Amino acid sequence: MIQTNAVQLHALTRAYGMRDSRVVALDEVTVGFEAGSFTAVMGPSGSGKSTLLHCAAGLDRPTSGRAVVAGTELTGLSEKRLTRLRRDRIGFVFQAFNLVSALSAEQNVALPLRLAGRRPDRAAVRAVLGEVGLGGRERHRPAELSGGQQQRVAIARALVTRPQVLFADEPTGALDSGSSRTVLELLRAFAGGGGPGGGPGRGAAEGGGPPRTIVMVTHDPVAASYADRVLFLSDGRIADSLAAPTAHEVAARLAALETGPAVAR
Ligand SMILES: Nc1ncnc2c1ncn2[C@@H]1O[C@H](COP(=O)(O)OP(=O)(O)OP(=O)(O)O)[C@@H](O)[C@H]1O
Repeated sequence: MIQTNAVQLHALTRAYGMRDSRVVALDEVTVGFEAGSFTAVMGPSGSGKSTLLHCAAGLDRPTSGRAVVAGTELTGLSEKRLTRLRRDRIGFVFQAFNLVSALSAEQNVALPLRLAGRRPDRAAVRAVLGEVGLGGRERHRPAELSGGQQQRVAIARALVTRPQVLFADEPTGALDSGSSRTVLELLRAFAGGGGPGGGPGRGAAEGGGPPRTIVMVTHDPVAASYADRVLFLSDGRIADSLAAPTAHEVAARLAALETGPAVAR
């Protein structure tokens, strides 16, 4: 049902290039992401994962179709309104952390509030850093932190505005397995009604409001197993989905997609 979905894509299509060089990266994808859910998006290289994430998050505009995020239709929004929506309602976590190297952890986390013209509440910023296990590291700069710690700063920065939806693009792609586990557990705790071991209202952004929803692109079946559901893309379309995934099942479905068409399975 549309009203329970934090993100709803309707026949979303994104094509690049013209005529002979035209590539349909996303081909009429219709899918909903339920409020409070944690979904992993997987698929072979070039299947359209990043394109889906970028169009759903308002970082890219679809060629046709519609994306509705946190009750707001993105299609037709001006750049200004899109920027405001991204800033106020959406959080982002990227593989490369994207922290500002000259700023401390605390200053990085406060940045979205400053950009929104709000005066950061120091105690609140420190509380979010504490939630991601970085209490005592507030004054460290990114270069003085490990990769896993930097990604936790990036998660704190994404959560400080209490977004309804968090989009994560390969958040553990640059991390070792131990740091990945910590980051994935944080994400799962953030999602309202997350997967096994997770739970509603336990995340850094605790404090009421609508359930928090995560859409995460990953290549890693272990990372995907932290989600409630895995969507598999192939050639720009949703080819498969798996609820309550295990890493083993995810790897098997992915291998089937990478080796041949769905009918061959
Ligand atoms: N800016 C662009 N111009 C032209 N083609 C593009 C552009 N961005 C993506 N594509 C094409 O769209 C298709 C989907 O790309 P996308 O990056 O969404 O795939 P992906 O599943 O995220 O891949 P990967 O796992 O390798 O990151 C690919 O065929 C890609 O070459």
